[in-house]
Amino acid sequence: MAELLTDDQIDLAIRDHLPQWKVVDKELVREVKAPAFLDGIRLVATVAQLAESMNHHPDIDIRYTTITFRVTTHDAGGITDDDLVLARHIDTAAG
Ligand SMILES: C[C@H](O)[C@H](O)[C@H]1CNC2=NC(N)=NC(=O)C2=N1
Repeated sequence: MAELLTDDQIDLAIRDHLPQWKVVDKELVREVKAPAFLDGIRLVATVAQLAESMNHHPDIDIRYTTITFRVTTHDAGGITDDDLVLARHIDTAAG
């Protein structure tokens, strides 16, 4: 299982690679505004495939065209490298 990252490690990762993300209660959080509802659903489907291939899954909140991704390692009880990798994949999928 991936090791928990320190707050400094997480802050540096966000600063350098994940500027659209924030940390809330031991989770990486990012909102994506889709152009239309079905664009958001397609994004969710793409991320779902990525998550399944990684066996690392985000929590996803869908509210019309606002998709909120929350990423944390439940097995570790906090943020690990797996979450940083998944967040980067979500950024790529979101464009
Ligand atoms: C059994 C299965 O491998 C585990 O439950 C995986 C599934 N996907 C996961 N996703 C996330 N975000 N955290 C986990 O700890 C996790 N564990």
